[in-house]
Amino acid sequence: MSTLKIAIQKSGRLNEDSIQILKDCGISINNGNDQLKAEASNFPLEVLYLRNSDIPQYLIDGVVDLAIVGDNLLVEKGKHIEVIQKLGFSKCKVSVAVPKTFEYNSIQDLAGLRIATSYPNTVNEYFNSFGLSVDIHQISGSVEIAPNIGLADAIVDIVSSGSTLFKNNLREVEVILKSEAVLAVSPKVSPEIQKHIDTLKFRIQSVLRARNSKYILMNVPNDKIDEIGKILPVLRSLTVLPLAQEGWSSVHSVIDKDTFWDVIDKLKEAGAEGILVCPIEKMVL
Ligand SMILES: Nc1ncnc2c1ncn2[C@@H]1O[C@H](COP(=O)(O)OP(=O)(O)OP(=O)(O)O)[C@@H](O)[C@H]1O
Ligand SMILES: O=P(O)(O)OC[C@H]1O[C@H](OP(=O)(O)OP(=O)(O)O)[C@H](O)[C@@H]1O
Ligand SMILES: [Mg+2]
Repeated sequence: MSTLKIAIQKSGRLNEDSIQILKDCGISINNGNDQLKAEASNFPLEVLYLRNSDIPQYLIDGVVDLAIVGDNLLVEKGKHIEVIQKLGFSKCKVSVAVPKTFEYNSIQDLAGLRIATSYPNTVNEYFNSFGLSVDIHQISGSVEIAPNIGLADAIVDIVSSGSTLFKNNLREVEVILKSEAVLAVSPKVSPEIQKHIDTLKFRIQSVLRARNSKYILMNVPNDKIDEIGKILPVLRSLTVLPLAQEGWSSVHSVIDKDTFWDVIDKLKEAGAEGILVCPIEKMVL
């Protein structure tokens, strides 16, 4: 039987969340990440632990069928690789930053200057889109130090909280792109492998849906059920079960995890009592 080969980052920002999402899909991986290759015991899956920056080329070559990779790396090195699912973790930006003392008004101010970055193609393409050229200094890490040591006038690098920029007396002046971890597929997969990919993608989507949702249940006077129903966004229709106490029901639904506090206030105002909000393990549609 064919085995699906998936690449995940060996160590770094994506590693733990990548392993976690496979676990949440019910996949048990033998050997953890102590080895560079490991097999799943209950899914036709082989996990290859690789450098994030090498993953786009492995996908292009068909050495792996699937990968969890930072979307920014695909922009840099894998333009034509298909993304089949955004995964919602490792969210960051790729931004232009300059020293705080730099009098920056527009991108034109950087024309012809030295830009330090680990993402030369992204930088080139960005400046070209404004009809500008810059002098790119490619370095593989600690990019934020470059202006302080006289290596560059500005940088293009990953920004998340902004604290690395702040510590190095830099400020973000342009956001080139926004990125997160994605599930990306090789252009060379066979139909048999594609079936495994579809199965895994279905599981991942059920996990992500559950992560983004909460199960909510509450006691509601029967004459308020319609009003409560209008507040709750539902999958199909509300689940309503009679309570032992005459005139009351237990109402169940699923709500978005980011908006549940707003919804709860409205539910209380509308007469709901004893509201319980619970995590959801999986959500299969
Ligand atoms: N501070 C951050 N916050 C959120 N996401 C980040 C952050 N830094 C990097 N990322 C995302 O995680 C990916 C991996 O970053 P990380 O620093 O772990 O590895 P790397 O140095 O880019 O790659 P390699 O595995 O090749 O050494 C990046 O491509 C980006 O998508
Ligand atoms: O805006 P912040 O929250 O400060 O995050 C941004 C920093 O995070 C990443 O580096 P990382 O810590 O992964 O170190 P690395 O350079 O060794 O990859 C990135 O290269 C930035 O330097
Ligand atoms: Mg990094």
